[in-house]
Amino acid sequence: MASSKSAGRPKVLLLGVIEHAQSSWEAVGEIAQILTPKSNNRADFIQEASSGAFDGCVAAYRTFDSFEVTGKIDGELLQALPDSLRFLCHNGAGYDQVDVHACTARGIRVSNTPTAVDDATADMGIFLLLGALRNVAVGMASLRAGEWRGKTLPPLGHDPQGKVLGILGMGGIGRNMAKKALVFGMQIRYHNRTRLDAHIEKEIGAEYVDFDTLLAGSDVISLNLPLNPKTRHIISRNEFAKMKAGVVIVNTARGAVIDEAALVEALDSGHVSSAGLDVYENEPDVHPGLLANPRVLLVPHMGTFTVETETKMEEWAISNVRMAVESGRLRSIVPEQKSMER
Ligand SMILES: NC(=O)C1=CN([C@@H]2O[C@H](COP(=O)(O)OP(=O)(O)OC[C@H]3O[C@@H](n4cnc5c(N)ncnc54)[C@H](O)[C@@H]3O)[C@@H](O)[C@H]2O)C=CC1
Ligand SMILES: O=CC(=O)O
Repeated sequence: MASSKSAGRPKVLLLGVIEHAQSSWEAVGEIAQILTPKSNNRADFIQEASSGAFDGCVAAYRTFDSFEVTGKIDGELLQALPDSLRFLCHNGAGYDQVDVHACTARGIRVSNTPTAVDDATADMGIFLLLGALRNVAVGMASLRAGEWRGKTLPPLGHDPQGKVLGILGMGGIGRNMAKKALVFGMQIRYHNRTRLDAHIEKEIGAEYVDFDTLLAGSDVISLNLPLNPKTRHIISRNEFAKMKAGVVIVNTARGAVIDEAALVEALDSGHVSSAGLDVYENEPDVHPGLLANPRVLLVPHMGTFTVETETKMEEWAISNVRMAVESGRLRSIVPEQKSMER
Protein backbone atom coordinates (compact mmCIF):
# COMPACT_ATOMS: atom_id res chain seq x y z
CA MET A 1 0.00 0.00 0.00
CA ALA A 2 1.45 3.39 -0.97
CA SER A 3 1.67 5.90 1.87
CA SER A 4 0.12 9.28 1.10
CA LYS A 5 3.71 10.64 1.07
CA SER A 6 4.95 8.26 -1.63
CA ALA A 7 1.76 8.16 -3.76
CA GLY A 8 2.36 9.74 -7.16
CA ARG A 9 6.10 9.07 -7.14
CA PRO A 10 7.60 6.76 -9.77
CA LYS A 11 7.71 3.14 -8.60
CA VAL A 12 10.89 1.08 -8.21
CA LEU A 13 10.97 -2.68 -7.66
CA LEU A 14 13.56 -4.06 -5.22
CA LEU A 15 14.65 -7.62 -6.05
CA GLY A 16 17.02 -8.70 -3.29
CA VAL A 17 18.38 -6.96 -0.24
CA ILE A 18 20.39 -3.77 0.28
CA GLU A 19 23.11 -4.79 2.74
CA HIS A 20 25.44 -1.77 2.95
CA ALA A 21 24.35 1.37 1.13
CA GLN A 22 21.29 2.01 3.32
CA SER A 23 21.40 5.79 3.23
CA SER A 24 21.67 5.93 -0.58
CA TRP A 25 18.76 3.54 -0.87
CA GLU A 26 16.71 5.57 1.62
CA ALA A 27 17.44 8.60 -0.55
CA VAL A 28 15.95 6.74 -3.53
CA GLY A 29 12.90 6.25 -1.32
CA GLU A 30 12.58 10.05 -1.21
CA ILE A 31 12.09 10.24 -4.98
CA ALA A 32 10.40 6.90 -5.66
CA GLN A 33 7.92 4.50 -4.16
CA ILE A 34 9.76 1.22 -3.44
CA LEU A 35 7.92 -2.05 -3.99
CA THR A 36 9.18 -5.44 -2.76
CA PRO A 37 7.81 -8.83 -3.82
CA LYS A 38 6.19 -11.16 -1.31
CA SER A 39 7.08 -14.29 -3.29
CA ASN A 40 10.03 -16.54 -2.61
CA ASN A 41 10.04 -18.69 -5.73
CA ARG A 42 9.77 -18.10 -9.48
CA ALA A 43 6.25 -19.50 -9.97
CA ASP A 44 4.84 -17.32 -7.20
CA PHE A 45 6.81 -14.31 -8.43
CA ILE A 46 5.38 -14.66 -11.95
CA GLN A 47 1.89 -14.95 -10.47
CA GLU A 48 2.44 -11.93 -8.24
CA ALA A 49 3.74 -9.88 -11.17
CA SER A 50 0.88 -11.06 -13.43
CA SER A 51 -1.65 -10.00 -10.78
CA GLY A 52 -0.51 -6.40 -11.27
CA ALA A 53 1.37 -6.08 -7.97
CA PHE A 54 4.26 -4.24 -9.67
CA ASP A 55 2.23 -2.21 -12.17
CA GLY A 56 3.67 1.24 -12.74
CA CYS A 57 7.27 0.25 -11.85
CA VAL A 58 9.74 2.05 -14.10
CA ALA A 59 12.94 0.56 -12.72
CA ALA A 60 14.05 -2.55 -10.88
CA TYR A 61 17.15 -3.05 -8.74
CA ARG A 62 18.32 -6.66 -8.58
CA THR A 63 21.01 -8.63 -6.78
CA PHE A 64 22.83 -11.80 -7.85
CA ASP A 65 21.08 -13.71 -5.04
CA SER A 66 17.60 -12.59 -6.13
CA PHE A 67 17.98 -15.32 -8.78
CA GLU A 68 16.80 -17.71 -6.05
CA VAL A 69 13.39 -16.00 -6.15
CA THR A 70 12.96 -14.95 -9.78
CA GLY A 71 15.23 -17.35 -11.68
CA LYS A 72 16.66 -15.98 -14.92
CA ILE A 73 15.32 -12.65 -16.13
CA ASP A 74 14.11 -14.02 -19.44
CA GLY A 75 11.25 -13.59 -21.91
CA GLU A 76 8.79 -15.55 -19.74
CA LEU A 77 9.49 -13.42 -16.68
CA LEU A 78 9.47 -10.15 -18.61
CA GLN A 79 6.06 -10.99 -20.00
CA ALA A 80 4.69 -11.04 -16.44
CA LEU A 81 6.36 -7.76 -15.49
CA PRO A 82 4.53 -4.50 -16.25
CA ASP A 83 4.95 -2.64 -19.56
CA SER A 84 5.98 0.40 -17.54
CA LEU A 85 9.34 -1.26 -16.65
CA ARG A 86 12.12 0.49 -18.58
CA PHE A 87 15.29 -0.06 -16.52
CA LEU A 88 16.84 -3.12 -14.90
CA CYS A 89 19.75 -2.20 -12.62
CA HIS A 90 21.82 -5.25 -11.79
CA ASN A 91 24.17 -5.23 -8.81
CA GLY A 92 27.15 -7.13 -10.27
CA ALA A 93 29.59 -6.98 -13.14
CA GLY A 94 28.50 -10.24 -14.76
CA TYR A 95 24.91 -10.15 -15.94
CA ASP A 96 24.50 -13.64 -17.41
CA GLN A 97 21.41 -14.09 -15.17
CA VAL A 98 19.69 -11.55 -17.45
CA ASP A 99 18.65 -12.26 -21.04
CA VAL A 100 19.73 -8.91 -22.47
CA HIS A 101 18.22 -9.66 -25.90
CA ALA A 102 14.82 -10.31 -24.32
CA CYS A 103 15.16 -7.03 -22.39
CA THR A 104 16.12 -5.14 -25.56
CA ALA A 105 13.11 -6.59 -27.36
CA ARG A 106 10.90 -5.21 -24.56
CA GLY A 107 12.67 -1.83 -24.58
CA ILE A 108 14.18 -2.43 -21.12
CA ARG A 109 17.68 -1.03 -20.59
CA VAL A 110 20.04 -3.03 -18.39
CA SER A 111 22.95 -1.76 -16.31
CA ASN A 112 25.72 -3.52 -14.37
CA THR A 113 28.52 -2.41 -12.02
CA PRO A 114 31.75 -2.40 -14.05
CA THR A 115 35.06 -1.27 -12.47
CA ALA A 116 33.66 -1.40 -8.90
CA VAL A 117 34.59 -5.09 -8.85
CA ASP A 118 38.03 -4.89 -10.45
CA ASP A 119 40.43 -4.79 -7.49
CA ALA A 120 38.69 -7.35 -5.30
CA THR A 121 38.14 -9.85 -8.13
CA ALA A 122 41.66 -9.44 -9.51
CA ASP A 123 43.04 -9.86 -5.97
CA MET A 124 41.12 -13.14 -5.74
CA GLY A 125 42.52 -14.10 -9.16
CA ILE A 126 46.08 -13.48 -7.97
CA PHE A 127 45.42 -15.42 -4.75
CA LEU A 128 44.16 -18.39 -6.80
CA LEU A 129 47.04 -18.07 -9.27
CA LEU A 130 49.71 -18.13 -6.56
CA GLY A 131 47.86 -20.77 -4.53
CA ALA A 132 47.45 -23.08 -7.54
CA LEU A 133 51.08 -22.58 -8.65
CA ARG A 134 52.25 -23.48 -5.14
CA ASN A 135 49.82 -26.42 -4.61
CA VAL A 136 48.76 -24.92 -1.29
CA ALA A 137 45.42 -26.79 -1.40
CA VAL A 138 47.28 -30.11 -1.03
CA GLY A 139 49.14 -28.98 2.10
CA MET A 140 46.09 -27.26 3.57
CA ALA A 141 43.99 -30.42 3.21
CA SER A 142 46.60 -32.68 4.84
CA LEU A 143 47.10 -30.20 7.70
CA ARG A 144 43.35 -30.13 8.39
CA ALA A 145 43.27 -33.92 8.28
CA GLY A 146 45.80 -33.90 11.15
CA GLU A 147 48.64 -35.16 8.91
CA TRP A 148 50.83 -32.03 8.70
CA ARG A 149 52.26 -32.16 5.12
CA GLY A 150 50.69 -35.58 4.46
CA LYS A 151 52.05 -39.12 4.19
CA THR A 152 53.92 -38.04 1.08
CA LEU A 153 55.10 -34.44 0.75
CA PRO A 154 52.91 -32.11 -1.34
CA PRO A 155 54.37 -31.66 -4.85
CA LEU A 156 56.79 -28.74 -5.05
CA GLY A 157 55.17 -25.67 -6.51
CA HIS A 158 56.39 -23.16 -9.08
CA ASP A 159 57.37 -19.50 -8.82
CA PRO A 160 55.40 -16.98 -10.87
CA GLN A 161 58.59 -15.13 -11.89
CA GLY A 162 59.27 -15.54 -15.61
CA LYS A 163 56.10 -17.55 -16.28
CA VAL A 164 53.67 -16.57 -19.03
CA LEU A 165 50.21 -15.54 -17.79
CA GLY A 166 47.63 -15.75 -20.59
CA ILE A 167 44.55 -13.65 -19.89
CA LEU A 168 41.40 -14.43 -21.86
CA GLY A 169 39.17 -11.35 -21.68
CA MET A 170 41.16 -8.16 -21.10
CA GLY A 171 38.46 -5.92 -19.59
CA GLY A 172 38.44 -4.27 -16.18
CA ILE A 173 39.37 -7.35 -14.14
CA GLY A 174 41.78 -8.79 -16.70
CA ARG A 175 43.74 -5.52 -16.87
CA ASN A 176 43.81 -5.17 -13.10
CA MET A 177 45.11 -8.72 -12.80
CA ALA A 178 47.73 -8.07 -15.48
CA LYS A 179 49.12 -5.11 -13.51
CA LYS A 180 49.30 -7.17 -10.33
CA ALA A 181 50.85 -10.21 -12.03
CA LEU A 182 53.55 -7.98 -13.54
CA VAL A 183 54.67 -7.14 -10.00
CA PHE A 184 55.21 -10.89 -9.48
CA GLY A 185 57.52 -10.94 -12.50
CA MET A 186 55.11 -12.63 -14.88
CA GLN A 187 55.07 -12.07 -18.63
CA ILE A 188 51.57 -11.07 -19.73
CA ARG A 189 49.84 -12.15 -22.92
CA TYR A 190 46.18 -11.66 -23.64
CA HIS A 191 43.44 -12.42 -26.08
CA ASN A 192 40.35 -10.24 -26.22
CA ARG A 193 37.36 -9.86 -28.52
CA THR A 194 38.81 -6.49 -29.51
CA ARG A 195 42.51 -5.72 -29.37
CA LEU A 196 43.36 -2.89 -26.94
CA ASP A 197 44.88 0.38 -28.13
CA ALA A 198 48.67 0.28 -28.35
CA HIS A 199 49.09 2.83 -25.55
CA ILE A 200 46.97 0.70 -23.17
CA GLU A 201 48.94 -2.43 -24.11
CA LYS A 202 52.10 -0.51 -23.35
CA GLU A 203 50.75 0.85 -20.07
CA ILE A 204 49.81 -2.61 -18.78
CA GLY A 205 52.77 -4.34 -20.43
CA ALA A 206 50.69 -6.97 -22.18
CA GLU A 207 51.20 -8.61 -25.58
CA TYR A 208 48.18 -9.39 -27.77
CA VAL A 209 48.11 -12.92 -29.21
CA ASP A 210 45.51 -14.98 -31.06
CA PHE A 211 43.38 -17.48 -29.14
CA ASP A 212 45.42 -20.57 -30.09
CA THR A 213 48.73 -18.88 -29.26
CA LEU A 214 47.33 -17.93 -25.87
CA LEU A 215 46.35 -21.55 -25.26
CA ALA A 216 49.64 -23.05 -26.49
CA GLY A 217 52.08 -20.55 -25.00
CA SER A 218 50.79 -19.87 -21.49
CA ASP A 219 52.01 -21.39 -18.22
CA VAL A 220 48.93 -20.05 -16.45
CA ILE A 221 45.60 -19.24 -18.15
CA SER A 222 43.17 -16.89 -16.43
CA LEU A 223 39.55 -16.64 -17.59
CA ASN A 224 38.25 -13.06 -17.37
CA LEU A 225 35.53 -12.85 -19.98
CA PRO A 226 31.74 -12.69 -19.58
CA LEU A 227 29.52 -15.75 -19.88
CA ASN A 228 27.16 -15.58 -22.87
CA PRO A 229 26.09 -18.01 -25.60
CA LYS A 230 29.36 -17.30 -27.49
CA THR A 231 31.66 -17.93 -24.54
CA ARG A 232 29.90 -20.93 -22.92
CA HIS A 233 32.47 -23.77 -22.88
CA ILE A 234 34.99 -21.63 -24.76
CA ILE A 235 37.51 -23.86 -22.97
CA SER A 236 36.71 -27.52 -23.57
CA ARG A 237 38.55 -30.74 -24.58
CA ASN A 238 39.98 -29.32 -27.84
CA GLU A 239 41.30 -26.24 -26.07
CA PHE A 240 42.85 -28.21 -23.20
CA ALA A 241 44.59 -30.40 -25.79
CA LYS A 242 46.23 -27.28 -27.29
CA MET A 243 47.62 -26.14 -23.90
CA LYS A 244 51.11 -26.86 -22.56
CA ALA A 245 51.41 -29.95 -20.37
CA GLY A 246 51.40 -28.76 -16.76
CA VAL A 247 49.37 -25.59 -17.40
CA VAL A 248 47.61 -23.95 -14.43
CA ILE A 249 44.00 -22.74 -14.83
CA VAL A 250 42.50 -19.82 -12.91
CA ASN A 251 38.81 -18.95 -13.22
CA THR A 252 37.10 -16.00 -11.54
CA ALA A 253 34.75 -15.31 -14.50
CA ARG A 254 31.89 -17.80 -14.61
CA GLY A 255 32.09 -21.57 -14.25
CA ALA A 256 30.43 -22.32 -17.57
CA VAL A 257 33.09 -20.58 -19.69
CA ILE A 258 34.94 -23.85 -18.99
CA ASP A 259 33.48 -27.25 -19.74
CA GLU A 260 33.87 -28.49 -16.16
CA ALA A 261 33.81 -32.20 -17.09
CA ALA A 262 36.68 -31.56 -19.55
CA LEU A 263 38.61 -29.69 -16.85
CA VAL A 264 38.21 -32.62 -14.47
CA GLU A 265 39.56 -35.00 -17.15
CA ALA A 266 42.50 -32.70 -17.89
CA LEU A 267 43.31 -32.46 -14.16
CA ASP A 268 42.96 -36.21 -13.67
CA SER A 269 45.35 -36.91 -16.56
CA GLY A 270 47.83 -34.37 -15.15
CA HIS A 271 47.78 -32.31 -18.37
CA VAL A 272 46.44 -29.45 -16.26
CA SER A 273 48.68 -29.53 -13.22
CA SER A 274 46.48 -27.49 -10.90
CA ALA A 275 43.60 -25.01 -10.86
CA GLY A 276 42.31 -22.13 -8.76
CA LEU A 277 38.56 -21.65 -9.04
CA ASP A 278 36.11 -19.12 -7.62
CA VAL A 279 33.22 -20.01 -9.94
CA TYR A 280 31.48 -23.22 -11.05
CA GLU A 281 29.24 -24.38 -13.85
CA ASN A 282 26.25 -25.26 -11.64
CA GLU A 283 26.63 -23.15 -8.50
CA PRO A 284 26.20 -23.96 -5.69
CA ASP A 285 26.91 -27.54 -6.86
CA VAL A 286 30.56 -28.29 -7.51
CA HIS A 287 31.64 -31.13 -9.81
CA PRO A 288 32.64 -34.10 -7.58
CA GLY A 289 35.83 -34.48 -9.64
CA LEU A 290 36.91 -31.00 -8.56
CA LEU A 291 36.05 -31.63 -4.92
CA ALA A 292 37.99 -34.89 -4.98
CA ASN A 293 41.14 -33.43 -6.54
CA PRO A 294 43.50 -31.95 -3.92
CA ARG A 295 45.31 -29.96 -6.63
CA VAL A 296 42.29 -27.72 -7.08
CA LEU A 297 42.08 -24.64 -4.89
CA LEU A 298 38.36 -24.04 -4.44
CA VAL A 299 36.67 -20.83 -3.27
CA PRO A 300 32.84 -20.51 -3.19
CA HIS A 301 32.33 -17.47 -5.47
CA MET A 302 33.83 -14.86 -3.13
CA GLY A 303 35.52 -12.63 -5.70
CA THR A 304 33.84 -9.43 -4.50
CA PHE A 305 33.27 -10.48 -0.89
CA THR A 306 34.75 -7.49 0.90
CA VAL A 307 32.91 -4.77 2.78
CA GLU A 308 34.50 -2.08 0.60
CA THR A 309 33.72 -3.70 -2.74
CA GLU A 310 30.21 -4.91 -1.89
CA THR A 311 29.46 -1.36 -0.71
CA LYS A 312 30.90 0.16 -3.90
CA MET A 313 28.80 -2.22 -6.00
CA GLU A 314 25.58 -1.35 -4.18
CA GLU A 315 26.32 2.37 -4.43
CA TRP A 316 26.96 1.96 -8.16
CA ALA A 317 23.78 -0.03 -8.82
CA ILE A 318 21.73 2.42 -6.76
CA SER A 319 23.19 5.33 -8.73
CA ASN A 320 21.86 3.64 -11.86
CA VAL A 321 18.36 3.44 -10.31
CA ARG A 322 18.57 7.10 -9.32
CA MET A 323 19.64 8.24 -12.78
CA ALA A 324 16.94 6.10 -14.38
CA VAL A 325 14.23 7.69 -12.22
CA GLU A 326 15.54 11.24 -12.39
CA SER A 327 16.75 11.52 -15.96
CA GLY A 328 15.65 8.39 -17.82
CA ARG A 329 19.28 7.40 -18.41
CA LEU A 330 21.74 4.91 -16.97
CA ARG A 331 25.26 5.44 -15.63
CA SER A 332 26.53 2.12 -16.99
CA ILE A 333 24.33 0.50 -19.60
CA VAL A 334 25.63 -2.96 -20.63
CA PRO A 335 27.81 -3.02 -23.78
CA GLU A 336 25.19 -4.87 -25.90
CA GLN A 337 22.77 -1.95 -25.42
CA LYS A 338 25.15 1.00 -25.86
CA SER A 339 23.25 2.12 -28.97
CA MET A 340 20.02 2.45 -26.90
CA GLU A 341 21.57 5.28 -24.84
CA ARG A 342 22.17 7.60 -27.79
N1 LIG B 1 34.17 -14.08 -9.23
C1 LIG B 1 33.52 -12.95 -9.01
O1 LIG B 1 33.08 -12.68 -7.91
C2 LIG B 1 33.32 -12.00 -10.13
C3 LIG B 1 33.21 -12.44 -11.41
N2 LIG B 1 33.04 -11.55 -12.44
C4 LIG B 1 32.99 -12.09 -13.80
O2 LIG B 1 34.10 -11.56 -14.53
C5 LIG B 1 33.64 -11.21 -15.83
C6 LIG B 1 34.54 -10.14 -16.40
O3 LIG B 1 34.31 -8.95 -15.69
P1 LIG B 1 34.88 -7.54 -16.17
O4 LIG B 1 36.35 -7.61 -16.35
O5 LIG B 1 34.31 -6.53 -15.25
O6 LIG B 1 34.19 -7.42 -17.59
P2 LIG B 1 34.58 -6.47 -18.78
O7 LIG B 1 33.37 -6.33 -19.62
O8 LIG B 1 35.27 -5.25 -18.29
O9 LIG B 1 35.67 -7.33 -19.58
C7 LIG B 1 35.38 -8.50 -20.26
C8 LIG B 1 36.29 -8.57 -21.48
O10 LIG B 1 36.07 -9.83 -22.13
C9 LIG B 1 36.13 -9.59 -23.53
N3 LIG B 1 35.46 -10.66 -24.25
C10 LIG B 1 34.14 -10.86 -24.41
N4 LIG B 1 33.93 -11.96 -25.16
C11 LIG B 1 35.14 -12.45 -25.48
C12 LIG B 1 35.58 -13.56 -26.24
N5 LIG B 1 34.72 -14.39 -26.83
N6 LIG B 1 36.92 -13.75 -26.38
C13 LIG B 1 37.79 -12.91 -25.80
N7 LIG B 1 37.43 -11.84 -25.06
C14 LIG B 1 36.12 -11.62 -24.90
C15 LIG B 1 35.47 -8.22 -23.71
O11 LIG B 1 35.86 -7.63 -24.94
C16 LIG B 1 36.01 -7.48 -22.50
O12 LIG B 1 37.21 -6.80 -22.80
C17 LIG B 1 32.19 -10.77 -15.61
O13 LIG B 1 31.44 -10.89 -16.79
C18 LIG B 1 31.72 -11.69 -14.52
O14 LIG B 1 31.11 -12.83 -15.08
C19 LIG B 1 32.97 -10.21 -12.22
C20 LIG B 1 33.04 -9.73 -10.96
C21 LIG B 1 33.22 -10.57 -9.80
O1 LIG C 1 30.20 -12.44 -9.70
C1 LIG C 1 30.05 -11.29 -9.42
C2 LIG C 1 29.83 -10.25 -10.36
O2 LIG C 1 29.84 -9.07 -9.98
O3 LIG C 1 29.64 -10.57 -11.54
